[in-house]
Amino acid sequence: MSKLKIAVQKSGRLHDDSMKLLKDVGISIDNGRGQLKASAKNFPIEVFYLRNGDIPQYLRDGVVDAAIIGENVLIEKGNDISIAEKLGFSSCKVSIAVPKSTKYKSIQDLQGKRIATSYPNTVNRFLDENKIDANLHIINGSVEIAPNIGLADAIVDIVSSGSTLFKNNLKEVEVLLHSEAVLAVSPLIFPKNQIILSKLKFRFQSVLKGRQSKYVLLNAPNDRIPDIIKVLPGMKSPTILPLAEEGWSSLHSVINKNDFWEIIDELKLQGAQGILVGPIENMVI
Ligand SMILES: Nc1ncnc2c1ncn2[C@@H]1O[C@H](COP(=O)(O)OP(=O)(O)OP(=O)(O)O)[C@@H](O)[C@H]1O
Ligand SMILES: O=P(O)(O)OC[C@H]1O[C@H](OP(=O)(O)OP(=O)(O)O)[C@H](O)[C@@H]1O
Ligand SMILES: [Mg+2]
Repeated sequence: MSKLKIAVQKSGRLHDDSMKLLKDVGISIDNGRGQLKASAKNFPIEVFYLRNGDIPQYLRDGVVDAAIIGENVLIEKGNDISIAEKLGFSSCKVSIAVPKSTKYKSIQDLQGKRIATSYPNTVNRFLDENKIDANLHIINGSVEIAPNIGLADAIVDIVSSGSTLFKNNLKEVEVLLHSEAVLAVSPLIFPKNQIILSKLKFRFQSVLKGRQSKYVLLNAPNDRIPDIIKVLPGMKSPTILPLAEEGWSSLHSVINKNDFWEIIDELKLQGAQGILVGPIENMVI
């Protein structure tokens, strides 16, 4: 039987969340980091553990059919490779930073400057778009150190919390792109494996929607229901069931986890009682 070959980062920032996503969609993989590849017991998939930076080439060559990879790496090395789904973890930016002491007004200030980065294609594209001529120093790691050791006037690297910039006395001055983990697809994927990929994508979507949502249950006097419904959107509309106590009902609904506290406050104001909130494992719409 045909198996979908999917690349996952061997070790590093994407590894654990990628494996967790596969586990959360019910795929149990035989094992671990020590080996180059592993099969799933209950889904036609073979996982290849690879370096994030090498994955675009494997996709392009059709060595793997799909991959979980940082979008920033695709933009840098795999602009030709398509994204099937954004996966909602490992969010970060790729930004330009300069020493705090630098008086930076605009991109023009980078004219003729030395920029250290691990993302030369991304930087060159940005510089070309802005008609800036600068000298790139390509280094593979610890890029933030470059200005402090006199190697560069500016850097382009990943920024998430900003603490690495802070520790190195740098400030972010331009954001080149926003990134998150994505499911990328090889241009050479076979139609048979495309079907498996669609099934995987469907499972990812239902888990990701579930992660974004919460299940809410509450009790309310019947005369408060019209106002409470206005607060609770639900997937279609809230489910309403009568309670044993006359004149009371129970309402069930799904809310976006980002709106959670505002909605709870509003529900209390509208007379809701005994509010229970729970996680959702999967959401199939
Ligand atoms: N601080 C961060 N916060 C959030 N996401 C990040 C952060 N740093 C990196 N990432 C994301 O995780 C991906 C993997 O980063 P990581 O540092 O583990 O690997 P790498 O050294 O770039 O790759 P390789 O696997 O080739 O060694 C990055 O491409 C980026 O998308
Ligand atoms: O804004 P922050 O939250 O500080 O994150 C940004 C840092 O995280 C990444 O490095 P990582 O820790 O992955 O080390 P690496 O350079 O060895 O990949 C990235 O290269 C930045 O240096
Ligand atoms: Mg890193």
